[in-house]
Amino acid sequence: MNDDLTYNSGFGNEFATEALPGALPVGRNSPQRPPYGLYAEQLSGTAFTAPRAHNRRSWLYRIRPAVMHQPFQPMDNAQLLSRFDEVPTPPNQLRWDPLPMPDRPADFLDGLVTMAGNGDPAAQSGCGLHLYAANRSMDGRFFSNADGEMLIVPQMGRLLLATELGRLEVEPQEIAVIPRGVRFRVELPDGEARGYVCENYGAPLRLPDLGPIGSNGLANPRDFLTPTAWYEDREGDFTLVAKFMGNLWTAAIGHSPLDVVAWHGNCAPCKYDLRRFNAVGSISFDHPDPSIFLVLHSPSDTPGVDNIDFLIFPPRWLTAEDTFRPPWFHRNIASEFMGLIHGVYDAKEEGFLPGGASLHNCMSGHGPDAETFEKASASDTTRPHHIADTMAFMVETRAVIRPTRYALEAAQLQHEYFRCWQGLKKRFDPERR
Ligand SMILES: O=C(O)Cc1cc(O)ccc1O
Ligand SMILES: [Fe+2]
Repeated sequence: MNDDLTYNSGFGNEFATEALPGALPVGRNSPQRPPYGLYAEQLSGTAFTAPRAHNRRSWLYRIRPAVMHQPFQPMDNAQLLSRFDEVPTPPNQLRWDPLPMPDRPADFLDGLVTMAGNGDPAAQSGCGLHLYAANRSMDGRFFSNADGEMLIVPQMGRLLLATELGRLEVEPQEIAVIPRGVRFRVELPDGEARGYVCENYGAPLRLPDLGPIGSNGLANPRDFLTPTAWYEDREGDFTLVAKFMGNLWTAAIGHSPLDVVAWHGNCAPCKYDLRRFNAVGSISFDHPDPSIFLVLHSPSDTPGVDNIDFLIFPPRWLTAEDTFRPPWFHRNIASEFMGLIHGVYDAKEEGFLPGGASLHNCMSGHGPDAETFEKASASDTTRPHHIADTMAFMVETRAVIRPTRYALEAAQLQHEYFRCWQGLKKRFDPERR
């Protein structure tokens, strides 16, 4: 924990924070002359006219407005993609080992590779699913993403996210969400880092309604932390990298864009410790649908059908009696990209490694591997069982998740994955009920 960092608690709150006393104008957003000679600038994350409950915007009071930089020029996209029609999407169950750490110096941006995705930033729908592996801090360059909000899921090593709206530190088993367009730099306090990024082209992630669960539970709003204002007043030959319409662009900038001295509003980065998730499940029988593990979701224009669901499988008690307790065999309309942050996942005791990934697409059959099935079919379900020391996540989407050519040709693709189900025995016996 970095003790210099301070946060406010709450999800999507209207925060007000200043790094210098009195830097926030009082009673109006855009006075003729803001305090300390700062420029006022509005950052809108939703349509101006979005319903109040979903409206996101912040007012930034900064040393120089965001417009001050040289023109953007195209740069090499490397392995970062937003088009998913390079190769036909196979209906196979897919799984990957973790990517190796880079053998050359690579910062967070250099270390991003796109594994899969769907939709299109131009349509503000869908997502990009990336892995990152980095061994140095971003130095003299800053990144912002107009294509989507970035949900960052560290698996190894902490990240210090220095953003326009303040600094956040995230460690494995925590997540960070950086709103569309916010400029930031990623530093590596541990010298290296690896993890996952879900780039959400659609509506900003929000907490789900709880329905009959009531007013508490799952991810509780107060466990989300948003940084307090922090700024640097630095001049130099820096670069600003922008992701815009699927491509990377670079521009020279003569100062650090992390120069927001005060801000107020509800369009801001946040972090959340997944270990705070209040898991709810069956205390009678049957394995509930995984929607019970929903942390955040990005709704689509169809009520109840999300662009993205971000779910986790945290430590928990299994108590359901006379029940096959692991995930059942299933085929869904939705598509499922999973990662493992820590420990072992209960449906796959082998082969799904921390830092690895799996993809089970629309209507692709999947479920526990043969070994897990045997064990769970024979286990004593009159006693509760504690699943400890684990943290897996799933990005579930309404549209098919299309792996990139890179992902399908990667040495880490497990060509033998399908074998984990081939040992499922024929158990049918019409003579025995
Ligand atoms: O496929 C998986 O392992 C994820 C999953 C878990 C679960 O408990 C129920 C359904 C589901 O897709
Ligand atoms: Fe599944």
